Amino acid sequence: MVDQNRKIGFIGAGKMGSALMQGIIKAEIVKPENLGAADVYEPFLNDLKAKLGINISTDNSVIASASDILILAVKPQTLGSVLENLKADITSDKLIISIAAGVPLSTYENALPAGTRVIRVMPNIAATVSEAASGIAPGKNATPEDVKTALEIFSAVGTAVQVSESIMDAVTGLSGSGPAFIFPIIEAMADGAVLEGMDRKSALTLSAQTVLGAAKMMLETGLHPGELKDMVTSPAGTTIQGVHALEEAGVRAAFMNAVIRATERSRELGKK
Ligand SMILES: NC(=O)C1=CN([C@@H]2O[C@H](COP(=O)(O)OP(=O)(O)OC[C@H]3O[C@@H](n4cnc5c(N)ncnc54)[C@H](O)[C@@H]3O)[C@@H](O)[C@H]2O)C=CC1
Ligand SMILES: O=C(O)[C@@H]1CCC=N1
Repeated sequence: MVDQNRKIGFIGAGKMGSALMQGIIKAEIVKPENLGAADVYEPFLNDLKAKLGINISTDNSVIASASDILILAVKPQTLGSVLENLKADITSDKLIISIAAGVPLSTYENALPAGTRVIRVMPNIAATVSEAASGIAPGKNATPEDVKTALEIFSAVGTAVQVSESIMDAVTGLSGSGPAFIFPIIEAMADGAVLEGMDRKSALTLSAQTVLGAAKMMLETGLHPGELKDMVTSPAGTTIQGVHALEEAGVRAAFMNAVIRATERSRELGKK
């Protein structure tokens, strides 16, 4: 485990920063007094302090200088100015982890003092409920111990895998953005049942549990999704009618394209 006395700081306490902080506290990776957050928007910080009991500041330098592990959770478009202002607070004894979509490791390594240890991570919003899927790519100065630390932090809030940096945009398109591809599907399946007369609350509960159960079954059995689909589709039964409707609508191509388009956008963000 990460030494509980190490201090973790966040720059950016928005949707993803706060999701990770909740997951980190829930998993007891560090005690609340060893977790800090900086943001330009004070109400977010006050909410987090009230909810999690962490340290807060509207001054990035205060959190950066107090942290052993600094997690950058600001938008890629804001990152340039944040790095410029943080330069003076970054020393080689700190590990910098960035979750910004698209931004390559070289951007941090060039902007921060020579030798800065950087790891690029792409988590997802399910960190809030300790079910994130994260890809981790270490920079040139990160040590094996740093990789272990990052894997420990992000495994504690879900599942984390080490990947090469060249695949990080695809991680962003698949698991980083992926929850937003699945939520509308859960809603749409529930809509189908509502159209057939089911109450909305039951429809959403059954729909979400169906997605959770299908994912869990695949992860726990290790079976191929095609084989699992075959277990549900009785000959001349109900399911194959639904599968046919999805194939007619080109759902597989639509999902492939969603991942490809999100991946392309991640690449584009990295060039800015
Ligand atoms: N939302 C998501 O599901 C995921 C987001 N990410 C990445 O996480 C990062 C943050 O995204 P979100 O949390 O969605 O955005 P957000 O807009 O909710 O959060 C960004 C936060 O940064 C703060 N901020 C802006 N300028 C600042 C500055 N100069 N210093 C300190 N804080 C500043 C904002 O007030 C805001 O609270 C992005 O780089 C994104 O690519 C990665 C994985 C998933
Ligand atoms: O939409 C975005 O750019 C961020 C990165 C992955 C998920 N949300």
